[in-house]
Amino acid sequence: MAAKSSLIFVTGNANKLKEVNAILLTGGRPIEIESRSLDIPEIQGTTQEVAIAKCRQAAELLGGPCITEDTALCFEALKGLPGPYIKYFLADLGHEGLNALLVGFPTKAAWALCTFAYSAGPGADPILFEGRTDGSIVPARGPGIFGWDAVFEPTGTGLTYAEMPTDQKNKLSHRYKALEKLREFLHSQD
Ligand SMILES: O=c1nc[nH]c2c1ncn2[C@H]1C[C@H](O)[C@@H](COP(=O)(O)OP(=O)(O)OP(=O)(O)O)O1
Ligand SMILES: [Mg+2]
Repeated sequence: MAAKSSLIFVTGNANKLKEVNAILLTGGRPIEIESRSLDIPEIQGTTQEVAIAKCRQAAELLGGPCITEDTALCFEALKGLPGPYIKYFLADLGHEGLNALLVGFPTKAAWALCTFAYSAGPGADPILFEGRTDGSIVPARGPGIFGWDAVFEPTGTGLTYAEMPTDQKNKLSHRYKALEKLREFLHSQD
């Protein structure tokens, strides 16, 4: 029997962790992870640069292999911004403010981008796994439990992430798509 990997997911976000567990524990070959909440400063840069720097630091702090995840919400009218800075935009502007940013622009199109990074340990170059779900920014609908879920409506669903049952979001989300790639990679390492 293959040794059970105790891969550590470094995140301070309990909602992310819940979704990651739900997604990785389903499917033919479930993957178990442990979590660790570490306060890792996030640099400025592209989503890829932010993701790589964060994972590198996490691996140094842990002294071993780990995964980290960065989520960006990108507005087409704003050429991809707020992108990796969505956390600060959401905290200061709220759902209404995110909608207000797009007043006067012809398109409310947006995409959610999830970037998992895997590091084999301190000093190793992190490997990235990206997932993207397209949609649009709408006035908030549904419970305001997780971040910007209430203002993001994936294309063709008629529902915001917040209005969807968990398992519907977890089958089409940016996070799901990135995790499918990470899952494949981890199994190839077995
Ligand atoms: O599926 C999602 N649905 C709605 N909102 C979401 C989602 N996923 C992340 N979010 C929010 C959390 C944070 O406001 C920002 C990403 O920032 P991000 O740095 O990646 O997350 P974080 O700092 O909360 O946790 P971590 O410790 O893993 O960096 O978007
Ligand atoms: Mg963060």
